[in-house]
Amino acid sequence: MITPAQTLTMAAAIIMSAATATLVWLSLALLARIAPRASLTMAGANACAALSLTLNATRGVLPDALTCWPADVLAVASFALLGAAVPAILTRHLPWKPAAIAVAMSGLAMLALPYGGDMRWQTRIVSGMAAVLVFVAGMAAWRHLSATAGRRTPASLALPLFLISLLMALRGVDSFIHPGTAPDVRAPTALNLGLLWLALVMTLLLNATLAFLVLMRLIHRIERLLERDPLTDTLNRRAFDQALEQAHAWFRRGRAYAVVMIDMDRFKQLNDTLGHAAGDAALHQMVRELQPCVREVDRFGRLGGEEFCVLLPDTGIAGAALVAERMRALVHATPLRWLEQDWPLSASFGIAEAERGDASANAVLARADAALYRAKAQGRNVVQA
Ligand SMILES: Nc1nc2c(ncn2[C@@H]2O[C@H](COP(=O)(O)OP(=O)(O)OP(=O)(O)O)[C@@H](O)[C@H]2O)c(=O)[nH]1
Repeated sequence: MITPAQTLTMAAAIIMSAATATLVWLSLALLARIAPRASLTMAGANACAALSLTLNATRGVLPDALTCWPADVLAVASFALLGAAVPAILTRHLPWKPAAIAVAMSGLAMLALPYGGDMRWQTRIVSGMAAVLVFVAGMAAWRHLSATAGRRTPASLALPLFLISLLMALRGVDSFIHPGTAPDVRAPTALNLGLLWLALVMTLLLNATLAFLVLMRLIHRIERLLERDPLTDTLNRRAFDQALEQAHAWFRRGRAYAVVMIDMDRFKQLNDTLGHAAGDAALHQMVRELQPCVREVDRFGRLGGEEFCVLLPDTGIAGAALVAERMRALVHATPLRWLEQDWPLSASFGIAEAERGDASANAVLARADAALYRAKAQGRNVVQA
């Protein structure tokens, strides 16, 4: 026998969970400044959920005008904010317009419905909207996670969102199958208690999923910071050496690779004449120009100063020569525009491929370095093998 105290206790547990989640997301946004917009949106989603359920539980105690319609609108707002928070975490774009439209549309639709007695149409609108909003968020997460193919962030992380979308859709369908069940969170029925348990699990699952996505985003950012050169956003020396070692391990299993070593010409002169900031701008410009020459599988790294290296997997010396020549022509074609004056740029290139007998990638790098030295000796702005 289910008692009213049981359902009220369950409702209180959900309200407390959502309220606690609100505080946690607020702290993340305002104190820790972690994914602030997405965290604020999640705080809003939880606050709306907590408020909606509180109003629902006070039906009859407070006037209907203060409980029924606002409670339903807040429920939709909670799912709309959740749906907006997912892309905000993954892509930093907060799609607030669709969320606002969804809330406004359901609010208006429910305003046209009578409140009192049978309120199953309101349930259908809230559940249907929630199912659609969470499904769209799930699809956004699935697509983004599949495209970025993160090792630690598999696309399956979007599954809880699909599950919750399905549950919300089923809740709407259920109102057609069981036409006698009026939606009252305090109703002491087994079905209602079951729904409340489901709502509690849903609250915890959704917050855990979103928190995990935020965590993954942070880890991804830290990993990027650890492996990138801050000025040019190419791989730093350590990360590039790791990539080289891996390429050499593959070479032992039969996969070729080549390297292109790049060194800007007369860079000291540029620095001394136009200043360090101009030197930085030249490095930046060169990398930006050369990026389109490399494939997604290639690795572009900064070895130090004005010296860079590109690792070309599955490429021999002829392929490396083609890439290097294209790069040389590109750098030479565009001067640095600095304080209304043009400064001619060029770079020298040394290329080498992995050969049998190379004990490590360092041997390949040493040959490319020797070739680069010859390119400089030849007068610069040339490719040497
Ligand atoms: N602006 C800027 N300069 C840097 C950076 N790293 C190293 N340098 C400078 O790059 C210059 C490299 O000078 P050199 O090694 O003599 O080479 P170069 O002048 O290009 O001469 P060649 O290579 O023989 O053509 C030095 O003056 C360094 O201080 C950087 O991140 N930014």
